[in-house]
Amino acid sequence: MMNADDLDRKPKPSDDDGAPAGAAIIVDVLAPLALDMVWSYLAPPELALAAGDIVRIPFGSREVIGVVWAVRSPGAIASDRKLKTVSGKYDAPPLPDGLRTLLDWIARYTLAPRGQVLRLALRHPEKLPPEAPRVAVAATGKLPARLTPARRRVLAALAGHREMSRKALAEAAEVSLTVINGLIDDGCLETHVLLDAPPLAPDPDFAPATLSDGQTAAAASLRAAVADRQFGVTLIEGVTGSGKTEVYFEAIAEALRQGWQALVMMPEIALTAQFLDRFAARFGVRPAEWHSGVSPRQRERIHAGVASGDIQVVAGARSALFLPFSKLGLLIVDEEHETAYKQEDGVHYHARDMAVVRGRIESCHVALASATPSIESRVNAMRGRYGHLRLPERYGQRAMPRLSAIDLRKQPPPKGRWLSEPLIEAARETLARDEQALFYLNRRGYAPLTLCRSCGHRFQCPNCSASLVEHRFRRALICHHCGHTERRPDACPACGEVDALVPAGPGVERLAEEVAGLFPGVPAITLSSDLAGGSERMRKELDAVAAGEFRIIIGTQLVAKGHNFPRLTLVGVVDADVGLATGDPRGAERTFQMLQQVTGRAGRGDAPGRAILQTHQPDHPVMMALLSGQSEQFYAEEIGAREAAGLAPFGRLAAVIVAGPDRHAAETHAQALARAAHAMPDVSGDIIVLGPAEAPLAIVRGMHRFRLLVKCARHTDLQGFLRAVLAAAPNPAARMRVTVDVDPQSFF
Ligand SMILES: Nc1ncnc2c1ncn2[C@@H]1O[C@H](COP(=O)(O)OP(=O)(O)OP(=O)(O)O)[C@@H](O)[C@H]1O
Ligand SMILES: [Zn+2]
Repeated sequence: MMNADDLDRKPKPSDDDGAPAGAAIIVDVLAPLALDMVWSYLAPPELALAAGDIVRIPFGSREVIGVVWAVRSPGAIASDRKLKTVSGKYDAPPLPDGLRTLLDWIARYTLAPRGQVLRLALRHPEKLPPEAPRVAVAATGKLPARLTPARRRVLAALAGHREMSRKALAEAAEVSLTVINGLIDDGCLETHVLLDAPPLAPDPDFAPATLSDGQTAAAASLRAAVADRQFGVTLIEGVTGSGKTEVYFEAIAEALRQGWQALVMMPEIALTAQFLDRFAARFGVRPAEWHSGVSPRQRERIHAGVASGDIQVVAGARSALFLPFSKLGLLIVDEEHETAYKQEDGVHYHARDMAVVRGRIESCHVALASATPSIESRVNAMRGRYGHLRLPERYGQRAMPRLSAIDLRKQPPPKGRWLSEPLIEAARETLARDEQALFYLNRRGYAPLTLCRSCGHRFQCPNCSASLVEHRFRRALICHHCGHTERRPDACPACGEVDALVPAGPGVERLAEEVAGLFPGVPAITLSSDLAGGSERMRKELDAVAAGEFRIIIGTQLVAKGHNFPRLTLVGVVDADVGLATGDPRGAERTFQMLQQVTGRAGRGDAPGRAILQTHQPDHPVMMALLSGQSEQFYAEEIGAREAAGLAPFGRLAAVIVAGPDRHAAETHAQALARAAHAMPDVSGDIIVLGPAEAPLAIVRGMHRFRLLVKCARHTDLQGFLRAVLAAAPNPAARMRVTVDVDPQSFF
């Protein structure tokens, strides 16, 4: 939480009643520090500062970057001579009004300090060295005196081009830059600086798809909503493979025709690869791509292009929501139910919900797409707050996959193995037909637990209350919470017994071993976020899978959703029960969504697909709903249960998490917060404070954690209550952290 230690030595926080009598304009600047307030500075008139400008300000003994949040009544004159002066303005696109409003909104909603929220949107322009000019070369017409084969290739590669960058030419001619430089020295090539051409514009009429009747109707309704240029939200609910993407492409086309920008948000980078190609096939060029893997230089270009309007469509991860769009006319949140949209550290915000907020601020339409909508969006659609477009069938007469279950109680795999006989048989049949099979297991590594056979010792993370996961490829034991890594020893550290350590339970690496034994010689690939080589490599492998290069895919949730693998006809879910027994109130919803998504990868091409769930609880409502295809019933029951329990979206929930290096101190502080909460005059009488309780993940990174839950009705001012409680409670001791998580997704 906010730490107001030595504020006195820093500039004076602004208040709005300041008025005339001096020389310069006063601006209020927000700095990306974990503080809530803006600071007043004098602005030299020659800087001509406007709200949103990015500036340098003296702050304490240093200089920091900041954003002009407000310019005091134009022409207002400084009375306070003690104000410091803005040191300079960056040559970077300003933060537009809509974006600043969004950041203020998020700070109020999440209770995160405004300066911390600002970090989501602020780039540091000063960090990049000036860009080296790229050199283009063109032929002069003069032939070299000595025409080597390499030089001949260069001239041939250049033929038909007015100019090329040196690098591109070297690559095309398969020569080193030295060869090209030699030709320049000899006067056979001339050089000039290659100018950055504006990015090519996507063409709304480049190659429209022929839509099915259902898609046509949905697209028409969405296009009308976009053209309306009013805030509104539509939930596009279509079964896996129904062609939701094609439908929202038409909405993007409409935005483009109107001259507006569109943002498509995706939960994972791995998903964007195929999307970019599909987009290019439809609109002629790729959209700009935004995620953590984009280079700083490219980020700078996208920032500038989005601000100027030169870039019209961006596809990106949740952080793309904070780009300085100048004329945003459409927001799309694909796979809107995904948990990856919730940021769980720093500012705890949900990117889908904040996309809806940005849509309201920008007065534009927001489309949420999913085969398995979140309960929240489903309820909003049912109540008429959101439009609801449904695509109940797959595109092109393709059938939904046939689902069946294997009861692991009756047909367990042999000890130490994870695939039961009927699933192995199904895979054999699939391979015999030259089709692909996917084994899905959402566990990275080799084994989730390592035990000593002799004394029962378990390998625990020294910093977290979690077991170390064995990663055999990396020859290490790794904590999935803090990243702590240690070598797997030969002897048990507790009893000293040698060669007594055994893996317990499966991870994808171990499953891969079993698969290799069962299907020797069949090309198989294991895909999880551990894949060396990062997102580039992941793209290549996913493309290879789509092209049919591998026959068996072993994968975590990374391959479970969004992808189109035309030859994949069998999905085997190795452990369908994983998410059900965790005590997570959203466990049923998550399991339902995940299983629906992963089984939805089967049969998307010409051949029909099937999916097999290995489960110990074939009678569980989630399994029954999946197997019978009765998702309506599942939603009805889950919504009923949420309503009865007063959970979102019927009630509001916030978690307050106290974490500290000392268990007793953390607990004591959590109790003090609970006392402060109980002592509040409870405005609406419906606020319930639960806890504190030790968090299920009691220790993370050496911090002991306690949780409080605050529950109230939908229209109660939950944030106001929380703010009052935090203000009334004693200040947390040094190194203790109090985190507020409004609308928590995770309860660990
Ligand atoms: N109108 C169309 N014309 C041609 N192909 C189409 C059309 N609609 C959908 N398809 C094809 O059908 C497949 C599924 O479409 P898409 O990926 O858009 O489905 P989706 O609803 O997003 O599925 P999921 O929820 O599983 O991601 C894709 O290969 C897509 O190219
Ligand atoms: Zn750990």
